[in-house]
Amino acid sequence: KITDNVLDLGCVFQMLRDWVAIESDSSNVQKRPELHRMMETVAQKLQLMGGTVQLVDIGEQELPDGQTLELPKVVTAQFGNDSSKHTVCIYGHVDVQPAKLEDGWATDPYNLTEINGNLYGRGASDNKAPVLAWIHAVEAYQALSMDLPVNVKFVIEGMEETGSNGLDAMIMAQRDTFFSEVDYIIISDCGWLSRRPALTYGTRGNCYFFAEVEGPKQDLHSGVYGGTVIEPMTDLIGILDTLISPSGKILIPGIREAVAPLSDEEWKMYQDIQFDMDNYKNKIGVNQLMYSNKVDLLAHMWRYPTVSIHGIEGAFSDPGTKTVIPAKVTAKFSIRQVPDMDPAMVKKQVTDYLHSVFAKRKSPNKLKVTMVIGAKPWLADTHHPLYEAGKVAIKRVFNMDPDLIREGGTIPIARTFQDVTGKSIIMMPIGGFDDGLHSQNEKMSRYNYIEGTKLFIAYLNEVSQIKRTSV
Ligand SMILES: CC(C)C[C@H](N)C(=O)NCC(=O)O
Repeated sequence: KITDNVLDLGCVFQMLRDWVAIESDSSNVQKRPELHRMMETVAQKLQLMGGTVQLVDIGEQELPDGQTLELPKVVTAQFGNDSSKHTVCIYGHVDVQPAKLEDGWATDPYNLTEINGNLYGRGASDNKAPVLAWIHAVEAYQALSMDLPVNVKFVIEGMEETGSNGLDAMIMAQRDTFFSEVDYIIISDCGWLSRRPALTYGTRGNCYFFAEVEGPKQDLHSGVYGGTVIEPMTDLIGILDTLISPSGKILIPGIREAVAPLSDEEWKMYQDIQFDMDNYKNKIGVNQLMYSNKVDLLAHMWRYPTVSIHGIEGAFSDPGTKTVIPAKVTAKFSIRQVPDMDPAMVKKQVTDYLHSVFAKRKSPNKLKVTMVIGAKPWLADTHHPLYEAGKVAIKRVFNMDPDLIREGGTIPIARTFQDVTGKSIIMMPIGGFDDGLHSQNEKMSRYNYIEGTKLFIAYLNEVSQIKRTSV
């Protein structure tokens, strides 16, 4: 039985507070110094614990305006080097999505605040607390003067939220060195489906697009010029409206045809999962969903593609009534993709389609379509001993069987880990179903943070029991 006593709870919460206080937003180039500070903080912590730590330089990022910017270094660490033991590699990230109080947060997003057992702050669940929980799991063995049952490696990055730039190349470069003795890769960058713990065996990929429409050389007064110019925003809204129908059908030719059909076994698995649709509706504050039965809803959450429109750069969005015709507007939208879709093919399908739709408008404006992220989906074999070990550890800590679930979001590097290293991966989430990732009031509950840490302690032990032949 793992009790709270094996964890220094004061330190556990203070560390999360310190990490959340660092505004490590990877999508905002102005925040890059904070991101560098975050990576150094992680490295220092692992070094203080006695790990063999490296801050790996992964080069520069090219920005849309052609300038370059140093990428945050990747932290690698190793605890234990006993060839008679398995070696696990824990992957996580410590960059976050943007957050501002004025977006509608009830508390300062970078000041971890506890309310009713929940710890609110940007990155609390995605992915700072889970990374810390793994660190605390190693610390617990150290505090008890117990040898780690497996060798533990860490790969912690700072660009996950924007597509893990530079990490693919680093994994390829270190395939025969850092990764050569790794047996299994563990990722805890996702959440449960309900209050029941879960093991995740699939993620969707993500193709992220910019569609820019450029017209007049500068913004214009809509009273003085309106009615005489063909407005870029009207063109853009027109073409965006052709991506997906109101009932959720993707209208881009070729996309739906590429999706692997849902098997009877999958249908049965989804049918057996306990999932309360009313609770889901309440959680997100809607009274109607796209699908009214559970299997359709889960399937469209996890294993069918979808299009989301995120925003329009250059559009007037402040409070007030500015009467402007924007000269250049750039839509940001993404397509979550699934097996057997291929990002390179999606890029061509979307680009060709938008240009053909735009051509029909006979507009003199210029359209430019670029795909800025092309992350592949990932799928695991739930019969692998890693999953069996996961079920045992969950039973031990939570005294219940886990849900076996997929994830609608994307962990860009999962597929690269699998393809390049050839190692098996498990996703073992500890985030709650209602943590509000990427949204206002993101949180991690005390319960999930602490019991999740206990789960990781137990899981390391279970993995050590896996027979040598299973890779
Ligand atoms: C729930 C996701 C898998 C969490 C992950 N950290 C993430 O946000 N990835 C980027 C994405 O847009 O899905």
